[in-house]
Amino acid sequence: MGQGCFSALWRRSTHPADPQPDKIKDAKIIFVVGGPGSGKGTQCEKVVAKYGYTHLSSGDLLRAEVASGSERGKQLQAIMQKGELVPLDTVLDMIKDAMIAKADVSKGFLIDGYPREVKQGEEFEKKIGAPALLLYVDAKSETMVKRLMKRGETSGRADDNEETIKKRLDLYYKATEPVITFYEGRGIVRKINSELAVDDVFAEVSKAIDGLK
Ligand SMILES: Nc1ccn([C@@H]2O[C@H](COP(=O)(O)OP(=O)(O)OP(=O)(O)O)[C@@H](O)[C@H]2O)c(=O)n1
Ligand SMILES: Nc1nc2c(ncn2[C@@H]2O[C@H](COP(=O)(O)OP(=O)(O)O)[C@@H](O)[C@H]2O)c(=O)[nH]1
Ligand SMILES: [Mg+2]
Repeated sequence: MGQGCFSALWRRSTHPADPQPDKIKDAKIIFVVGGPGSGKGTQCEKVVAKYGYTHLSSGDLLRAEVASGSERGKQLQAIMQKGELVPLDTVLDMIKDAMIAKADVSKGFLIDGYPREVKQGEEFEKKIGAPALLLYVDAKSETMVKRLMKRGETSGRADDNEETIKKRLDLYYKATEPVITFYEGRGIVRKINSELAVDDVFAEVSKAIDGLK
C-alpha cells in the first residue's frame, strides 16, 4: 500500500466528519495547461457553458484567498507578485476542497493552471485521481505578453505587469512545459492552437472533449 492510500485511511479513521475524497474518485478530470495569457480561462468559460463542467482555476482560488485578507493570503500575495510558485500542498488542498464541494453536481472538472510542474501532477494523482485529457493551450510568447499587457489595463492583477510577466513566462518554459512532455507519454495531450480567434480555438477544444466519450 502506497503512502497516499495510508494517509487517506488515516484521515478517514481520525476525522470521520471530513468530506471524503471518494466522491471525486471517478470524476472526469481535464488538466488545462498553457502559458500565462495563452487563453486558458477564456476557453474554460466556454467549456462550462457547453458541457456543464466545473471550472477550477488554481490562480483564481489563490486570488480568492488573497482577497479574504487572511494571514495565509498575505503570504500568497507576496509569492504571486513575484511570479513564483506557491507551495504545492497549498494549491492542491484548495483544489481538492473545491472539487469535493462540487462533486455531486459536476459533470467533470477543468483544472486550469495546474499542474505547474511535474511534481504537482504526481501529487494530484496520488491525492485525487488521473486526468483523462490534458488540453495544451499553445500561443507564442509574443502573443502571450501582448494579451497580458492588454489584460493588465483592466484586470487589477498585481502580476499583470511587464516585469512579473517575464518571470511567469520563464517559469512556464522551465517548469511547466515538462508537464506536457510527461503526459504526452501517456497519450492524453491535445495541443490547441490558441493564436486563432476565440471561437476557432473553441472548435478545437470541443473536438478534443467530444473525443473523450
Ligand atoms: N498551481 C499554481 C497556480 C498559480 N500559482 C500562482 O498564482 C499565480 C497566478 O496564477 P494564474 O492565474 O494561473 O496565472 P497565469 O497562468 O500566469 O496567468 P493566467 O491567469 O493568465 O492563466 C502564478 O504566477 C503563481 O504565483 C501557483 O503558484 N501555482
Ligand atoms: N485574440 C485572442 N485573444 C484571446 C484569446 N483567448 C484569450 N484572449 C485574450 O487574452 C487574454 C488572456 O486570456 P485568459 O483567458 O485570461 O488567459 P489565461 O491566462 O491563459 O487564463 C484575455 O484578455 C483574453 O481576452 C484568443 O483565442 N484570441
Ligand atoms: Mg487564467
